[in-house]
Amino acid sequence: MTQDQLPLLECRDLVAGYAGPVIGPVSFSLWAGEVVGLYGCNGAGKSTLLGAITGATRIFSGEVRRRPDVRVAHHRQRPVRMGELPLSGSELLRLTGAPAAQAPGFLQSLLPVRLDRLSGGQLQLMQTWSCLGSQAGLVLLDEPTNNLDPAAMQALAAMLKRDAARRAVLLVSHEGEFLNAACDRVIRLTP
Ligand SMILES: Nc1ncnc2c1ncn2[C@@H]1O[C@H](COP(=O)(O)OP(=O)(O)OP(=O)(O)O)[C@@H](O)[C@H]1O
Repeated sequence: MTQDQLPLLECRDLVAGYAGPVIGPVSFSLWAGEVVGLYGCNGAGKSTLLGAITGATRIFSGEVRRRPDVRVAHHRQRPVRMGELPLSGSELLRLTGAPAAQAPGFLQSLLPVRLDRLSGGQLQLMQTWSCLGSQAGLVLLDEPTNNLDPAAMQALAAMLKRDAARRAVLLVSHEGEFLNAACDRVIRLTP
């Protein structure tokens, strides 16, 4: 079997958490080209699941298998606000390898601006593009719809479609309508 015939990510009977289990058992696979939503109430364990995929939360049983050649980009729910670091949008994109020239139009005028001077929604979209535009084959987005107005939500949906065939995206959101419209399928997590 070649690498291309394997899923980018497979979670099998995964039970994960902190001092004790918080989620699971959960089983699913992600294939290249897919955008998969992760939906559930506050505290259901969506961020914990993303953490288990990146190794940040503890796995009690079951397994997470990432295809060995696949790089992961993880946009966390509470990303570090780089206030003291005078980094511009272009510099952030250079760091993650996301091409500034291909950044969506609405981000172009914001590229020279320091990240800590962007609005909440502008920063959210810049950071989301820094993941989606990078070479990562597996992109984990924790609530990228936070702070976005309807036009920005549309922009996010367009970003997810761009170059979609080369990667898989696992996207947490409380916006059920957005998930249904923008995702190939939605995994529902219950506490
Ligand atoms: N660092 C931590 N240590 C211990 N328990 C934690 C930690 N982070 C989260 N939890 C607990 O794990 C459970 C799941 O939290 P998690 O953040 O994964 O939920 P979520 O589905 O992402 O919620 P939300 O929609 O509110 O962001 C909660 O009960 C929470 O209190």
